[in-house]
Amino acid sequence: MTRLMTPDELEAALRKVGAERYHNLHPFHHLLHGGKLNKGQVQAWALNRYCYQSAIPRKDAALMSRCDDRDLRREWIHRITDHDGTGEDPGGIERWLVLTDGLGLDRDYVVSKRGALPATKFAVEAYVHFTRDKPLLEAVASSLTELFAPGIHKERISGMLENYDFIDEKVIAYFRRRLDQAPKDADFALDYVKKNARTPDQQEAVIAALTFKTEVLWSQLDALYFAYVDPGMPPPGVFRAT
Ligand SMILES: O=C(O)c1cc(C(=O)O)c2c(n1)C(=O)C(=O)c1cc(C(=O)O)[nH]c1-2
Repeated sequence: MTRLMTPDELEAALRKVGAERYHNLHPFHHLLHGGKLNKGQVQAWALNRYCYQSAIPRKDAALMSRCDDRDLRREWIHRITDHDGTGEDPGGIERWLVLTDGLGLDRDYVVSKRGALPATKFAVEAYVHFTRDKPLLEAVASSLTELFAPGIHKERISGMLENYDFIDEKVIAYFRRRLDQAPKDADFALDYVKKNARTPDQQEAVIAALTFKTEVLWSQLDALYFAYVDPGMPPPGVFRAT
């Protein structure tokens, strides 16, 4: 039987998952941030990533629907409005559409997801189902990839601004905003997991949940790489650069 870790040992084990498996390590991201993709390939990335963005409020609503703890719901609910917007704030999904507009993609086409890769849709829905079906603690733990997101967002902002003439501040506003939002969310979720994973089985399960989530992210980039970089085999009916 595995032994119970201290909360700090658990944090270290979770951070190790990120260090070894987070999608900042994926070759597609190296190409994206290094200015090695053409505009059509960046468009393909952005319209596929729209599927992920637009599913986040659904996965957070699925998580909250199973949450009996009012304090946790009070803390979690802003994740939905961060993406959907509220009042004057248009929200993250709108900011993502400013990015796809800036890349010259038709909004209705992006929102319809008609051009997205099948693997993107499967991976994204697997994340929604995971938060709907797994124990709440594991659903919370699956959000912990956000611990590692600020690093990749900084790399993306500077890499894309520097390397692509079709990217400017307006277009990458989504990522600047996430630099403020993600660390607060990730710190809260990490604290929650450290406090609530109190048995070896629960600790193993939260590590597995984070590993699962890294796979959700990684498989989306594998699919993009296969379809649009090498060997360049887009499945029938998906987006093709004109
Ligand atoms: O650009 C990225 O690499 C990246 C990664 C992740 C992530 O690690 O799941 C998120 C985001 N961005 C993001 O913008 C975002 O809003 C977000 C929400 C979540 C989540 O699991 O609740 N992850 C992420």
